[in-house]
Amino acid sequence: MQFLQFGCGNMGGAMLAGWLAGGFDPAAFTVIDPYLDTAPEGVALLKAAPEQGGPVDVVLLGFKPQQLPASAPAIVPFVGQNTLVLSVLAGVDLATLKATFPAAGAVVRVMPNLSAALGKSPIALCGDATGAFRDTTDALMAPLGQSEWLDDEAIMDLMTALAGSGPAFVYRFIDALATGATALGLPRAQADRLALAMVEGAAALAAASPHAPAELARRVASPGGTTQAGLDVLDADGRINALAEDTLRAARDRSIAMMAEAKARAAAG
Ligand SMILES: NC(=O)C1=CN([C@@H]2O[C@H](COP(=O)(O)OP(=O)(O)OC[C@H]3O[C@@H](n4cnc5c(N)ncnc54)[C@H](OP(=O)(O)O)[C@@H]3O)[C@@H](O)[C@H]2O)C=CC1
Ligand SMILES: O=C(O)[C@@H]1CCC=N1
Repeated sequence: MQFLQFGCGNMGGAMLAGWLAGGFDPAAFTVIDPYLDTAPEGVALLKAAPEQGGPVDVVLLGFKPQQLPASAPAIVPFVGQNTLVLSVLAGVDLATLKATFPAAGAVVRVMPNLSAALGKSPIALCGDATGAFRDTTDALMAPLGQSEWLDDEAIMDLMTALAGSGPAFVYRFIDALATGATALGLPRAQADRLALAMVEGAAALAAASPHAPAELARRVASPGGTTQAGLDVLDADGRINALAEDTLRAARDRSIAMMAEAKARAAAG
């Protein structure tokens, strides 16, 4: 497999780490990234796309959505009828990607998160990959986490909010717990350590448990005890649910707006 990865920052770097940890041959990968000074051992690194060369097996678009129009001309020569184009660009729809790479054998939008580095990412997939292209996509996603194909591309905006942006919302909550504990008297470093350890254990337990998180919360809470006192604050006026829904709505709606922006950029040439 000949794999060209354009952009190896936060997200692209996490995916590459996941592939290498999953046993993919580093020699299959060529990373193109103007910012990067080093690549993992065995992975070829270039500052810009090669000036010579023809279609490869897989192209990963791993740069920022706004960078697509400027980046595309150098990528087009590497895309042919046997090329699978994978895009992690938030808010860039299949129509825009297909118009940008009309020769592509298949185009798949991929929405992972940084946990891909550990093989723990939820991954939303949508696109026109069938047969060998679909098999290749599934094989590439397997070491990165748990992938799900979407029938309806419109769901991708919500998946971007939940799967892609989601870790930031959880990190903010961990930070808020530590900040709260600090305000109530714990030294900051200790509050950070304990909040993180608590969330790591709680998530691992929930993942291993047959019970849903709502039931697990109920099991932690003794009637009239400390947990219930805290849950009553989170639940007052439904605020924790409203906060989560509003947060996801804002992220989803930004993805929708970014899609319009990407279309406008593409139309402007
Ligand atoms: N960060 C995340 O958690 C997630 C990100 N995404 C998506 O992943 C994409 C990348 O995000 P992220 O990794 O955070 O961004 P980063 O800025 O960390 O990484 C992008 C990298 O691509 C490089 N680059 C820019 N243009 C090109 C080009 N033409 N060819 C090769 N490399 C190029 C950039 O270099 P330079 O800085 O010099 O421009 C940069 O190093 C975005 O489209 C985002 O929507 C999706 C899910 C989660
Ligand atoms: O914030 C963003 O736009 C990207 C997409 C999902 C996570 N990061």
